[in-house]
Amino acid sequence: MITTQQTKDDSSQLAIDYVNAVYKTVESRNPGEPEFLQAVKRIFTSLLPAIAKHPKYIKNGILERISEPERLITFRVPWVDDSGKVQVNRGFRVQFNSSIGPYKGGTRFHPTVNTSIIKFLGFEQIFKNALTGQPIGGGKGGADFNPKGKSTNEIMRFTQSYMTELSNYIGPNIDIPAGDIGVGAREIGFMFGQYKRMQGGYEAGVLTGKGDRFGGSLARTEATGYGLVYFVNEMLQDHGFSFNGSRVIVSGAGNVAIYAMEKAMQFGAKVVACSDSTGYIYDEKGIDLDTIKRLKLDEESVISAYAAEHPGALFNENCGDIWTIPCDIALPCATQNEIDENAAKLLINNGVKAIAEGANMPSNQNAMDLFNESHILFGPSKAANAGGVAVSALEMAQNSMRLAWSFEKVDAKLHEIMHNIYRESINAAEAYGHPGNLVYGANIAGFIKVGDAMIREGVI
Ligand SMILES: NC(=O)C1=CN([C@@H]2O[C@H](COP(=O)(O)OP(=O)(O)OC[C@H]3O[C@@H](n4cnc5c(N)ncnc54)[C@H](O)[C@@H]3O)[C@@H](O)[C@H]2O)C=CC1
Ligand SMILES: O=C(O)CCC(=O)C(=O)O
Repeated sequence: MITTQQTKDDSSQLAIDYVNAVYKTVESRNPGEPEFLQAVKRIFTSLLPAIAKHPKYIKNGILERISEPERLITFRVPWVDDSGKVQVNRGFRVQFNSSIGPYKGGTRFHPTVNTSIIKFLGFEQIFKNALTGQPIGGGKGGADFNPKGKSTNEIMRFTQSYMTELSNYIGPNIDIPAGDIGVGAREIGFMFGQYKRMQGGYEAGVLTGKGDRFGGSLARTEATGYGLVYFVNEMLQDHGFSFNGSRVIVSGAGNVAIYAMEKAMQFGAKVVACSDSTGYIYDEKGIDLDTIKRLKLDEESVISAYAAEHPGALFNENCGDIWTIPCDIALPCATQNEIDENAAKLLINNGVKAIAEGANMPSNQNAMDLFNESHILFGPSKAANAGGVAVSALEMAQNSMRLAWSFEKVDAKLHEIMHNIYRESINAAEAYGHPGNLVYGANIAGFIKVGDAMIREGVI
């Protein structure tokens, strides 16, 4: 049951009844999908003020439609491992909402991938993409394939098989996948090559995150992490704080985490800890990012190797304990639900000032409630990590024009987009009765763009 602490007038009671009824249907229609239901509940709850103010969303069945994917594709991905044995994985693509543009969203290769994970990510992507101000709808895909320990040839064969089936459903004006956990420039390159081979020609606009030699945008690799720090900088400046001289903790050591650390350091912060799925490292002198980049980007090594090279740095094999370390700013950049109630309490008790989500939905609901009650500055993922998809849309624009912009030009546009997302979210939070609450603000600002487009496009 979705509840609100606001005083209830007739329109807010109508909104509560509507949201509860739709949520009940979503729950019964999607059993065994906890992450998807978590994302829907969170977004529906924060949309109550907008639904109360604009009953058109009730009449037009917007919540019923927006929570049901336009299309969900699952498929067999057979491939041959290095020993000659045939392996089979399950591939997914959810084409969630195309009301403001073609489906757009990343691809995750991880053993935990299932329908619930893909749908939660695709659902979030609808609102995130709308917030960027660019014409992109929401989608997401992936497979329950574990890239860890696989050879490059195995990864290529798996990725080619994945694209062989996926190619039936995507295209530069239909659905444009990109990377996510376990899918970086190498995997996007293999996908791109296989798509080209199957379509009989070069089609730059079908994927983003490509190498810069074949249609990729400069600064896409850095975009999610840099964008996160640009967003946090806006939050901090609004409240008289800054990165300069602050202590920062970043979970993860992948694409998002590495470039979040890089930009935070450029802004004068000291990053004292980061992690991977095997544990975390704590270096009171400040993390040496060159070592992390070499270990994670070049050598595919585990994070404990950092401590072996840096006397004075500590390694702890429980990655979740990273939040025990006192910090001013926490940037969870690993995976969903990595901050629970206990981690949130530790962060608050240790004096954290700001938390912003580089990963998708890394804080669970109890953690978010605690941050809210404690008035900690909180940047929710769909606003704070939108820089990656925003630069993907800039890559699509460059591909359409057959142009390649400089790093500085793309980075400046990213900076401006993150500023706009922050302002739009803050303004919506204020306008809908939750001043300063970026969860309400981001969800409402994204929803209104998509909901209004859905109304204008008719009942489809
Ligand atoms: N790559 C992108 O452009 C975007 C990624 N995201 C989100 O950011 C998060 C990270 O994605 P990427 O950096 O792209 O993936 P990645 O595969 O490059 O890196 C993920 C990192 O997290 C670590 N990790 C996984 N589970 C962990 C755990 N429980 N505790 C600590 N570390 C753990 C892995 O070892 C790895 O270092 C995901 O939630 C993803 O959905 C969001 C927006 C865009
Ligand atoms: O660049 C993209 O299309 C996808 C980025 C992504 O997967 C995300 O924002 O979570």
